Amino acid sequence: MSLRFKAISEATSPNPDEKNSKRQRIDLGNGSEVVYIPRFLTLDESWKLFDYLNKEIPWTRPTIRVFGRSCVQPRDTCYVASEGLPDLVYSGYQPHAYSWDDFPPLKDMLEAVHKALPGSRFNSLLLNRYKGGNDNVGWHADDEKLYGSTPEIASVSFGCEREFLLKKKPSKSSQERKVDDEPARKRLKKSSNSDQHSFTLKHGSLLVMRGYTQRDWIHSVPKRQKAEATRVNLTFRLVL
Ligand SMILES: O=C(O)CCC(=O)C(=O)O
Ligand SMILES: [Fe+2]
Repeated sequence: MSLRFKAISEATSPNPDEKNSKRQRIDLGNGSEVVYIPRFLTLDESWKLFDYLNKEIPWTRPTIRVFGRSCVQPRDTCYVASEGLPDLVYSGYQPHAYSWDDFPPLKDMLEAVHKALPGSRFNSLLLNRYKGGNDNVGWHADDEKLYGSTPEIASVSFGCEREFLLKKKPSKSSQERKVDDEPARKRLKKSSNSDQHSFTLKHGSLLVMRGYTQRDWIHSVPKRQKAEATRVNLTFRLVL
């Protein structure tokens, strides 16, 4: 299967104003930022990719360990990585690393993402499939040591739109404040809107997390009963 991408390129777009007009850059403060490009891929290429990924990827639903308890991960997963990299282990689970050569359309996607984000470099890809509104990913940061201290993570979404939430980690000082006797409701009021962000990740969109986002923020894709259709998400990462 061969797929050609007309993905947006900051560097080479003949009409950067028009093509990038919907590119949003959100400064999260303290060296963290998110970039969201709602129409990174055309609808047509996005549906072709969705069908390919849904059918051809060897999806598995592993048992993982969360807070010391074993549970079935609430979404399907697969992992692709360049040869010779250290193994990825998360939540006590070590996914098998497939080769990029096994999935030529994913190589094309990697190229399109590199082109859209000049200066970026990715050599691994974690794939997730959410088969309905019960499938989700809980609050976490992708802060595994093998990604280094300021990982850039590029996330491409296909199929059912789902909400992606970002929430600031409580700082040391605010954790200390919890011991005082101030009512919880009052404390909640104090936290400003800029400590939380929400994106509806569209079919064919690209979202990038950069800088200290994994150190200072957590993210999730919560359950949504009404989201019945399947969603596939690709997160490109650089293993150092
Ligand atoms: O599905 C998504 O949009 C996010 C997935 C994610 O956070 C992860 O794989 O670490
Ligand atoms: Fe993540």
